[in-house]
Amino acid sequence: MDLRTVLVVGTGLIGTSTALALRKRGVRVLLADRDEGAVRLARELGAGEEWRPGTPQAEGVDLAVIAVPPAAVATELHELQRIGAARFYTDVASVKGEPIHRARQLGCDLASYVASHPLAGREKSGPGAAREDLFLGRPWALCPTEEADPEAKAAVLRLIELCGANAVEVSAIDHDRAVAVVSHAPHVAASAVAARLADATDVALGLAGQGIRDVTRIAGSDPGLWLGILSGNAGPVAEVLEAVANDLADAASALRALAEGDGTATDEITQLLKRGVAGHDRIPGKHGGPASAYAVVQVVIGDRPGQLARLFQVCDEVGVNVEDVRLEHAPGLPLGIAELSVEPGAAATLTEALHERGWQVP
Ligand SMILES: NC(=O)C1=CN([C@@H]2O[C@H](COP(=O)(O)OP(=O)(O)OC[C@H]3O[C@@H](n4cnc5c(N)ncnc54)[C@H](O)[C@@H]3O)[C@@H](O)[C@H]2O)C=CC1
Ligand SMILES: O=C(O)C(=O)Cc1ccc(O)cc1
Repeated sequence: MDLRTVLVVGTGLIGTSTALALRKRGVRVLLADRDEGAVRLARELGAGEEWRPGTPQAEGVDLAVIAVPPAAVATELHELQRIGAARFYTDVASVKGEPIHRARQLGCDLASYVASHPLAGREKSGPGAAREDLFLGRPWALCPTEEADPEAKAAVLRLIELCGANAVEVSAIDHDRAVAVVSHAPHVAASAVAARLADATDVALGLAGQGIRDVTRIAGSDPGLWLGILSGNAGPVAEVLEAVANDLADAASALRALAEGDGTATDEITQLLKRGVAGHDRIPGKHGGPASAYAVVQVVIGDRPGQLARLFQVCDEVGVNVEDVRLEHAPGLPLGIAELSVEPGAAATLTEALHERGWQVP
């Protein structure tokens, strides 16, 4: 199914990122948001042209992508279908059961609508945070109901393909249980850890390293949006959090016992840490392949212009493809560590080439 014209309703982070990805693939994109400033900025970023409903410009829309907060999806879908804004419809909300249920209650046409959800995002909101490559290699769930027209599903699959993401078909109920484990409960856990920092001392904050940044990054997200996401998936998220809370309570009791001289309590803590390693190792790699598929080569880099470019030049010279790159800054020092993920067979070649050229590879 070809997508020639797509309407994006809600030009925030996800709507504008989708629009930018589609524009790059030559799709005509129309933009709408109840906030005029958000549409203007998206348009200035090259995401498309402002939608003018009821004019010839707004005719022939193949797909409308509804990228508004979860609680607004069904009413938006209902209104768009009422005016016949597009041939097919999807949304990108982080929860799926509740919007589909409300759409059914409102009497929306479920044949032309296939709900979806890209599993990619950022802790920032609004069009200014949008990235055209946000969805590259990421999973994008689609949850067709039994009423869904196969052509509507084909349109959403094409959208996912054009955005460079990997389609994963799943029922809405399974989707919501899954994202409770991999996205929603972790978000609350990150907020709980980050909340400890609100009254931490300056000494403690001065000692903050990469670990606390990794664990709390998503806690910087918009609380209003997240209240909507968590409310829309409250039961499954509560279930996961209860299990996490049990583990944390057990770890705290064991540590308390240890502090009071009971050496046997170390077993319980070791068990939790080992279960954590096992869980972490199951997270798939960048393209959804097996976890830890790449070897990581660490390189010390000076905080000077051009260092990364020189490093990539070496990779190019020895024909090693960099699958991922991560930078760690040494607090207070003019250097950092670049972690290059490469095919395991290429790690030794790259390490040797870097050594030969004087790079520090710890
Ligand atoms: N933030 C993230 O990382 C991800 C978010 N999502 C989902 O994408 C959707 C949008 O989230 P973001 O882009 O992050 O939020 P955002 O806050 O950046 O953008 C939302 C936009 O929707 C507009 N809006 C709100 N109600 C509206 C309505 N009734 N009609 C038209 N426009 C309306 C707002 O003015 C705003 O511009 C949400 O459903 C969210 O669950 C999905 C994947 C990742
Ligand atoms: O910031 C990140 O890394 C995220 O994973 C963000 C995110 C937030 C909400 C979603 O529904 C999906 C992804």
